[in-house]
Amino acid sequence: MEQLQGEGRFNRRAILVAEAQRRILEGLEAGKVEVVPLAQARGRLLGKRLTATCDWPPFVRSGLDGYAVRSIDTVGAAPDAPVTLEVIGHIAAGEVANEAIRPGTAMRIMTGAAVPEGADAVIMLEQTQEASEGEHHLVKLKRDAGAGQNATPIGVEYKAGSVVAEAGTVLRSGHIALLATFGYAEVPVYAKPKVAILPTGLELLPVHAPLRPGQIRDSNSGMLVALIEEAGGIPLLHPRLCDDPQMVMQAITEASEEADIILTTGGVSVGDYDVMAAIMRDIRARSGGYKADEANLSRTGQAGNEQEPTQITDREGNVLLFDKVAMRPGSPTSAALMNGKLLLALSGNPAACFVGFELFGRPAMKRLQGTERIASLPRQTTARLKSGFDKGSPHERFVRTRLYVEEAQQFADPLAFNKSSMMASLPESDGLIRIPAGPCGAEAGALVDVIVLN
Ligand SMILES: Nc1nc2c(c(=O)[nH]1)N[C@H]1C(S)=C(S)[C@@H](COP(=O)(O)OP(=O)(O)OC[C@H]3O[C@@H](n4cnc5c(N)ncnc54)[C@H](O)[C@@H]3O)O[C@H]1N2
Ligand code: MOO
Ligand SMILES: [Mg+2]
Repeated sequence: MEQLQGEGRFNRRAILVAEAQRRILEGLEAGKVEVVPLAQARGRLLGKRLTATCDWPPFVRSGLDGYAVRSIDTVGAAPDAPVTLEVIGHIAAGEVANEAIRPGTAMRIMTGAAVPEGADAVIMLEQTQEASEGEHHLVKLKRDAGAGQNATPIGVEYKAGSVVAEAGTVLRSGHIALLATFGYAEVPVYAKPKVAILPTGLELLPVHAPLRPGQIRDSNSGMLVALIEEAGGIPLLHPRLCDDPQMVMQAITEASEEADIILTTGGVSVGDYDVMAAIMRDIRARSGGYKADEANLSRTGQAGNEQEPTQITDREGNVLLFDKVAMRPGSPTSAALMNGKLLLALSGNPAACFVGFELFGRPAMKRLQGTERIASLPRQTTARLKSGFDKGSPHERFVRTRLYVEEAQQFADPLAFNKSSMMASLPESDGLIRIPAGPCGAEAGALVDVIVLN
């Protein structure tokens, strides 16, 4: 096997996580919008602002089963001094009265029915008693009613034309109810991003294969399929690639014809067969390397001792966004734009692959589904560290943790098996504690930022 690493193997400069996220999100625009039946819209991101197609409620609506009355006719009604009105009609939900309430009259009305003209209140059945006088139906009211009582006015919830949901909103069950109400049988939503997964590494066996000496089953691919589906995307899984840069480049090019994002796993570090590192280095070499931005460090002005080289564009228009990030796990994570598509080269180490997806892959998928750039970033909370994490690091560290609440305080309890190469903590992870770069980690009881995982 030809060794891939030559000049420049170690010459990679870490940028801060926030800058790496900025570069990815700056490189992406919201994707295509498609129309789906309302029944399939839950969980999708709305493709355009939708407004109320009428006032809601569209008629004065009875809040309960009772009698529609003129409140003025009920003044003084009490159990020992009932007011008697003539019942001149009966209105079920879905019906409309064919006459108005006149002084001294009432109509029996059901919950959700349109309150007739002339009435301004509804008295519940329990506070009334039926009576009759000859041919006449009467009702005795044992309570008075204030104007507007149990009669919901037209348009209290929505005026026609007012906003029901903005573009980019994640449609929840409540939105489905509103959109049904306003007659949106079909809903414009952002297309699900298609995300190609290209695993690299000759040591990888398919999941069904028996283990062979020195080899392992490909676990990153299945994990990424699950993460992509969870993030609302369509995973396009490619068979395992060998460490040949031409073949991997060809696979990336082919994948980019269909996919919106290409994820590779493995081969991003400094090893002899690290094919993605070689591909990224190629873009860098073709564009004259870092020299161009030597004079232009840290455009972001962020604190931190990492240098912030600007992104690099080669002659084919491929943009190397970064080839190292000041983070652990996953520092060799790299990203480029190829034909306008995001190529995110995730580490092969399972936990680094997971963290890289959460920090960069999921935000990119959100952005493609119409989420604003800032809102596409991972959701953060704060928590008290349950136990100390005393390992310092030159890079910010993302520690897999359980989150729980005790006496109104949220705690983060770091999980065992937190190394980049380890998987045992992944299923239990509720969040990623952000331990700032520094010599001594963080002490028990310290307030820490935590990225919340889905
Ligand atoms: N001399 C150095 N060695 C390493 C460095 C370094 O700076 N200097 N960085 C380390 C760090 S940090 C990381 S993270 C890893 C990155 O590794 P790669 O992205 O190059 O991944 P591979 O070399 O292909 O594999 C690493 C590891 O992960 C396993 N792997 C790969 N793909 C899969 C998969 N699809 N499913 C499950 N497991 C997978 C692979 O077998 C290896 O065990 O590099 C460090 N080294
Ligand atoms: O950056 Mo790596 O994932 O620590 O082993
Ligand atoms: Mg490697």
